[in-house]
Amino acid sequence: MGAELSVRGLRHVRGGRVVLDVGAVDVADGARLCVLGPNGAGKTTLLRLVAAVEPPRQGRITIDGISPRDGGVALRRRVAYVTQRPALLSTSVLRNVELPLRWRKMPKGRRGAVAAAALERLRVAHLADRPATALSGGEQQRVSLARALAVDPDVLLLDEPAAGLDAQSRTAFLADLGRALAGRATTVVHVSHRPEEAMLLADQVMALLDGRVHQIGPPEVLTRRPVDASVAALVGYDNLVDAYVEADGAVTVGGAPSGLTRHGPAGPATAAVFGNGVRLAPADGPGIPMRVAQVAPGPGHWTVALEGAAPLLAKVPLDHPPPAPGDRVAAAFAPDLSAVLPKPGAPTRPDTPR
Ligand SMILES: Nc1ncnc2c1ncn2[C@@H]1O[C@H](COP(=O)(O)OP(=O)(O)OP(=O)(O)O)[C@@H](O)[C@H]1O
Repeated sequence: MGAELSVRGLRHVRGGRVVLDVGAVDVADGARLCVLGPNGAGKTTLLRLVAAVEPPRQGRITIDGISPRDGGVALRRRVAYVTQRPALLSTSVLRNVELPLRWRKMPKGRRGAVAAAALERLRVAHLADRPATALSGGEQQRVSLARALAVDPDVLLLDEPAAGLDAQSRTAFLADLGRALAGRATTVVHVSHRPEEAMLLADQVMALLDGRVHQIGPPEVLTRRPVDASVAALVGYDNLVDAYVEADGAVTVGGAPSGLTRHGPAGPATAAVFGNGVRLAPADGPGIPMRVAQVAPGPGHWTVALEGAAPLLAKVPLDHPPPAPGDRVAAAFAPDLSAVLPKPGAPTRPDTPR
């Protein structure tokens, strides 16, 4: 079972500063929302308010129409909160997972089996008898998640569940998390600063910056049509370049054609371009004149740093011959891997490049 989550007019102050100002957010029963934001955006604060760890200064949060304050223990027990740093007790791993089941009055005979199955799902069954606080950070994160899933919560709150894991362990952990959630109707709110994590687990992504929601929508919409430069940076665009929309719709960088066009009034804009959307051609071709500053192999691509009207980072597939430092090239942006964004205050409207 899941639950419907609703946030209205939420405003929270910390140290005399507004750290969260969220108008209206609804998470449907069984939906998965990822709150994507940089450090200090207010992600943990939002989870703490939803988990009723602290009450909001202003506004209302409800779970199936009931505020945590009115719903008391019964409502709070429908929510499991996995904090950023695993908060495990210094008893055995198995007892850590069994304890919340005991609080929920699960019969003793069943508790052990349910806890063991949860540990099994997260691939930490072999650690059941070990003291939980003597595990590695990654192991603790798995146990912490197993403990949350064991109670089969209606609402699961995950605060950077893969933080602190190396890239390989993170991928395996996220795959296990995805499998553990598959087939469950649990409503999930997951916070992260990693776009790849957000896009993997969520069916809706909310971009939170400085406590404010900049955009909310399906992962593909945020990735392909970020509403502003800060959302573009958040979802992983490698390049944010000062550009200009000419009267005929051509988007230029430093006066040179970028390969992008845009409907709407002329004026300054930002071109957001993924590294693999920066196409390099011989210097006498159309495009932005650039000089290759540095070339290094990366995962699946050559990372090419370019200097010119604006610094650019290009990702050239590893099976293509890379340019050499010092080479002169013309750079053009692939429309499907770019977005043209209005500058704040500029008379342009958000749109995708043609
Ligand atoms: N106890 C506190 N007193 C004063 N300000 C606080 C306190 N806790 C957090 N803040 C501030 O509230 C803002 C939001 O913090 P929060 O922890 O919610 O951000 P976050 O998005 O989860 O960040 P991170 O990704 O670093 O965990 C930050 O500016 C932070 O400095």
